[in-house]
Amino acid sequence: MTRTPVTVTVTGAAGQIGYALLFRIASGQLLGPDVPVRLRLLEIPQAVKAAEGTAMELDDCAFPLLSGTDIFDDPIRAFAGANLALLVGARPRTKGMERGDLLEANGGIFKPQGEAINAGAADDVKVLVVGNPANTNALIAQRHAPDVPAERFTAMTRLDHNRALAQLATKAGVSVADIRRLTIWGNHSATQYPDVFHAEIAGKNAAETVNDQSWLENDFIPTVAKRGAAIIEARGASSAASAASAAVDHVHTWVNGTADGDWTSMAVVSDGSYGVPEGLISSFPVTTKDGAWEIVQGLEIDDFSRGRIDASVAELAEEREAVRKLGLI
Ligand SMILES: NC(=O)c1ccc[n+]([C@@H]2O[C@H](COP(=O)([O-])OP(=O)(O)OC[C@H]3O[C@@H](n4cnc5c(N)ncnc54)[C@H](O)[C@@H]3O)[C@@H](O)[C@H]2O)c1
Ligand SMILES: O=C(O)C[C@H](O)C(=O)O
Repeated sequence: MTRTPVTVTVTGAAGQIGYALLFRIASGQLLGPDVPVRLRLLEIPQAVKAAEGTAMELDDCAFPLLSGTDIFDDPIRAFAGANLALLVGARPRTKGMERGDLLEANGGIFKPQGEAINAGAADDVKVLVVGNPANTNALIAQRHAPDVPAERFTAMTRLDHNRALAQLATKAGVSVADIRRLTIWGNHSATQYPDVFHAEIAGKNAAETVNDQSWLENDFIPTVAKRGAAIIEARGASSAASAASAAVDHVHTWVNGTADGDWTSMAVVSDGSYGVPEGLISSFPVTTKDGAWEIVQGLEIDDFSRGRIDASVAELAEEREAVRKLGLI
């Protein structure tokens, strides 16, 4: 292997998502079968031993692409030289908790991590925030990394996107591979808006193909938006393998590009597109190419979609105000 390994820092490495994610990164599914990786894992001191156990298992897999694993309890050291930073570690929502409850607990984690990324990550660092409330945690980290271009901070709505693909495919009796141009708008929360009006099934408009407005409003949208809570209810713990899979998809698409004629959903810093206030980290339809993303422009937004996008964006604005009041940004 002659190529220089890509340094991937993963926080919350001893957690459930970490356990599902690290093996996929090390096996080459994140960046491709010819890209060696070096892992830098960040955990809180009490969980370092568990992370060491996971690192032992990574060794035992003998992954040809894994050039080493280091474990830290100090963000400055963990993010040194990071080309990719996957911010997973946070306190997960438990039964009955809303994301708003998590703002204060998790805000304190993302400020020092943003500062550490600013201090020592590689010049090309790309950041994905998975830990909830993901959009606002990404905003906090981004605001504490003034030397890193704001567009390098993203939050994960790919799990919502994948959930929407699966629900729509089942309803239409098609494969997920037949669906393109689906969009998740707004916050990774129950206010998110999964939009099928611009989506296509086998090249035809998805909403027209399904032709069932009642299903869209009363089944599809709430099922996708509340899927995280449904998983918690069923499993007694928040989604882990599907979240790890979506994180792999998010980074893989960001680095390797979207397919021609398709787009994906990523929460990225708003430039004011579609009336989303500048600076909020909101989910949009995005295309990616050469490691950069662009918000898809020019989509017509009808009143039905407008109301739902606005509601989710309003929640993001409230979260921003809340963390501002807490002095986190
Ligand atoms: N965006 C999404 O689609 C999505 C989906 C599923 C879960 N999540 C979120 O991902 C996060 C992780 O979920 P999980 O199931 O792996 O939780 P978990 O509790 O199993 O693991 C979290 C890990 O983070 C560690 N951690 C806590 N504070 C840390 C810090 N300051 N630095 C480094 N590590 C730290 C903990 O020690 C723990 O090992 C949660 O916030 C969860 O809500 C997001
Ligand atoms: O909903 C949650 O709190 C967990 C996670 O964000 C999910 O969407 O599964």
